Amino acid sequence: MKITTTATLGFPRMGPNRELKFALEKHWKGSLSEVDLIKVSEDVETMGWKLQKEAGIDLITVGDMYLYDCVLFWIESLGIVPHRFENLAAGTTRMFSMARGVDGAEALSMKKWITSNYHYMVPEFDKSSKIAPDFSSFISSVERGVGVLGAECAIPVVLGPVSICFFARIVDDALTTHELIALLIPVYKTLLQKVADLGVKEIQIHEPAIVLEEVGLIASLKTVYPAILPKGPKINFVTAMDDVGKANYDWLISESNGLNILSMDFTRGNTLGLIEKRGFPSSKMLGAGLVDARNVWKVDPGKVLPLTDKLKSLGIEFRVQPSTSLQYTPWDLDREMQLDNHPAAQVLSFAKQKLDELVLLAQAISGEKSALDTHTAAWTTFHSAHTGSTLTKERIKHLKETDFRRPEPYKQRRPKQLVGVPLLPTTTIGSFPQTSEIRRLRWEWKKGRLTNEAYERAMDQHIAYCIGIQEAIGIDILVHGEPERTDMVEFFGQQMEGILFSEHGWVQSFGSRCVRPPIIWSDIQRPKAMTVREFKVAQDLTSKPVKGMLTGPITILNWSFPRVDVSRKEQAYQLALAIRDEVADLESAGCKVIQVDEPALREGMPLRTAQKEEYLTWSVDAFRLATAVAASETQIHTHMCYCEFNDCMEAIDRLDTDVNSIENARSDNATLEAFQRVGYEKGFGPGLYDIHSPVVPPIDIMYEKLSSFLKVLDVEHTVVNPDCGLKTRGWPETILALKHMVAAAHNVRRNLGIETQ
Ligand code: MET
Ligand SMILES: [Zn+2]
Repeated sequence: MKITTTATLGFPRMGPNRELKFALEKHWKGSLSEVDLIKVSEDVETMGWKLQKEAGIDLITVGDMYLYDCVLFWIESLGIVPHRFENLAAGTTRMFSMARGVDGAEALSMKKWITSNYHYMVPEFDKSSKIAPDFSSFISSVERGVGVLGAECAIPVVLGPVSICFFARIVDDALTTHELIALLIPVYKTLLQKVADLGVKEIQIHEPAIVLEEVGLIASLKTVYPAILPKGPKINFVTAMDDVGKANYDWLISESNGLNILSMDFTRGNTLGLIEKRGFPSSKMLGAGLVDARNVWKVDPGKVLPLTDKLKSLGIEFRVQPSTSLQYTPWDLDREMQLDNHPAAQVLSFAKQKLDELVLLAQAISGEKSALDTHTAAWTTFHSAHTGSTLTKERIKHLKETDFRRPEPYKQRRPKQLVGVPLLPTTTIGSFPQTSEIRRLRWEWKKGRLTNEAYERAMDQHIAYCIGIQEAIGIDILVHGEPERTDMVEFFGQQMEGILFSEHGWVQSFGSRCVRPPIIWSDIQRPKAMTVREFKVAQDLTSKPVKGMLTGPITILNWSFPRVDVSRKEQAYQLALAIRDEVADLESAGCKVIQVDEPALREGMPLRTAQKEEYLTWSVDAFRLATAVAASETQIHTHMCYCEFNDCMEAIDRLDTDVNSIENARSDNATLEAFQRVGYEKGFGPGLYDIHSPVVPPIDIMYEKLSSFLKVLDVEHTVVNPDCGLKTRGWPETILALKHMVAAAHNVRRNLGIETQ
């Protein structure tokens, strides 16, 4: 019997030991040549191919080993270069310059990839931009893949033109989307023909934007696709992260669009519903994204087999795939020896294991009924062995409406807060530079080479240093600097029960940055205070208010691998109770201002309107549950960054924070104006400068920027801060930038007569 075909849509790019990350960072420092960097990336790519081949995957992607980011790679290959980078020669150096910025030229904007914590670079098209393609790097990487895997197995991946258009930021009305499409059509036609000429049997065109509900999307698809498809290879049109919605689905299944395989996500949204209602043509094949590529749990046969039975009963020809690229999962579970005796270990699966699952699933579908028996057994044992926390469940059951509400509304509580702190107070977002010394200390402590006491003493010195620097610069609301935190989610997760950690489970966040998402596996409990000691150390050193720093429940949830046996809402509430207890403990320790960061609130938002509302309701409620315990006198801040705010502003307002510090430095004041339009009347701290760039803006630029904020915002409600935490920066530029920020605030205050000397 023919076994159902298996295919992948991409594999983790950083390598089992983050080889690419370290090579990139060396290259940027100048100690690794471009040739050697590419050698590292090719070695990692070959490792991934080998694993896929050995697991028995039939169709494996090639041409998708991007050094920094997929969209950035295509920006560079298409030669879409904004004016400020015009003088740079095409190639890897220009690509990195656009991603990271160079002196005098700000980096391209960065955005979170559809509903995930991966960030892509935003294509920018201004009046001097054109399309100046050079596909040689892409073509040679496809050739390499074909050489290693063979033309039967190697499937090139191309990022589709419609997504390029819909991701692009068009500056100064340089052209319309329609005109950009018209420019891209001949370029893509040539590109796809070149790929076809390599003799591959299939091409994957990834059009991630198709799951977005954007006006004009279908019209663009209809214009583009008939005009670009080559003769020869089959075309696999790949979407992910949600279902594609009715209208896009109808276009996808139309007989005349030239697409042969439609790859869709069956782990999010309701793809099956669309198929059942609207049919699936016998002329096309379905690429069924059945294995969740965004979570670390094993396939549950009890859930997936009924689905594949349904597809079979509908007479649909399908193949088995992950729901999207496996880049969102860590490389290999087998390396996590420390988890060997953990009850959850038997139901976990990372990228390498998911390859085996694809093959087992294909076998089960093809009639080998017992192929997934060990999976069924593992889930049964796991469920019967773990019961969770009765205490947490009880607390959630007894929540009251008042638990979600501050004692007084903003207007009444605001005057009671931070009395004596000047107008336009200056502050930072929390973290200060994480030097190699800090990382070494944490490492030595983790390895047991440093006692708890010695470690705490060393951390306290760093806290003292941060306080001293902020006092010297004249910042008004201080922070302790977060030296003890590797990562804003991991730090909290490690102190909660119900969350487990991998040792090597890194996934790429952006560029060379990787995160190790916690794995929520059981009910959450906070056995003891998590941040109070460091807060006290800091507050004891200064008479200025020190801001308590917490990560919010939604961000912890969205940046973790969540459980699949209870709802996300339930998990968010459980996390909220843990943070609520921390807010109460900080307050009892004398903390007057507490920031609860929610940078991931927006990215967890589903794409379809009906589900959006539901998500925003419970996520905002979870945040309120975490913070509403604070007295009126305690000022609650939040911080959000690198996301669209436009479509969730009412929800942000409903968070009911006293100050919202948002990233704003890389965009114009459109975000502020939008907040103004919805009548946002609470405290606001728009980022005054971009912390991702090593370039320090001079005082007058910051002055101008702050003054421009005040054209839209009230002085009484405005807070002055950078656009995100400073942990990725070095000390010299941090000090200089903060000095400029404080000077700019003084100048504006003087100008307004708030301050006299
Ligand atoms: C990604 S948001 C970061 C917020 C955190 N408090 C920090 O300063 O690093
Ligand atoms: Zn941030």
